[in-house]
Amino acid sequence: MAPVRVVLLDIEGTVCPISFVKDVLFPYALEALPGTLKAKWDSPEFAPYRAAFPAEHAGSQESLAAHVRDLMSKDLKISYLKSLQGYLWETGYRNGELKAPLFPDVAPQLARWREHGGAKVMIYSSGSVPAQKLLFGHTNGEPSDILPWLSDFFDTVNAGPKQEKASYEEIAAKHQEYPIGEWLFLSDNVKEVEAAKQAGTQSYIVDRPGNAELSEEARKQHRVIESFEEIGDL
Ligand SMILES: CSCCC(=O)C(=O)COP(=O)(O)O
Ligand SMILES: [Mg+2]
Repeated sequence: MAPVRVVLLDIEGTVCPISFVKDVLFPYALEALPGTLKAKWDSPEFAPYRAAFPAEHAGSQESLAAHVRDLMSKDLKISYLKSLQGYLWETGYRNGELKAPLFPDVAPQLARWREHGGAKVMIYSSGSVPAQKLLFGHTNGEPSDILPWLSDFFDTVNAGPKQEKASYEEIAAKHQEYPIGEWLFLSDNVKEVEAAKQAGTQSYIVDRPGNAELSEEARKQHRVIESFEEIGDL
């Protein structure tokens, strides 16, 4: 097995519980939506978020809000929705209402990998890069801000969809100092793990409390870990 020089991490279901996203972040965004649309609709700050939506849904505050609610009820990972969610969460993270509950092994293991200088840690999530930075900048740990521990951030805009092999090739191509076989991608999603492996990375499934049940087939085909401690020093 090649050494691991980059650990590439999924977020939801891997570093924090799915319930934080579904039961805390999503309701926060839906609650903030109407007031934000009212306050920011014509502002230059909001213009890029609004312009990214399909024109048929961006004509009025009501139609945009209805479209957002519809997409979020289906948990669709569409780039323009994920960008807007990040914008809606910003106030909550900054005023302390939102704090990301990382699984207890996550920050200590990231710190260990950093101390040993063994592996860089990077993020690849369907959540937008700004939303990723808010999350890792406002965790429930000590220190709360672990952004300095992370070397790069990828989402569906700068890398592509997570279930496509080409996205992992694209990410690795941005750090050519690390051969793709020396990347380890960790995710709760079997299809993402399969795409990463097809691209040539190492990849394990992370099985956390609250995640979807894994099939016997997935357990046979892939290494499954329940904690980053199982990876040990790199
Ligand atoms: C970092 S934004 C919050 C999580 C989110 O919206 C999301 O879609 C996470 O998806 P992942 O690819 O990390 O499973
Ligand atoms: Mg995930």
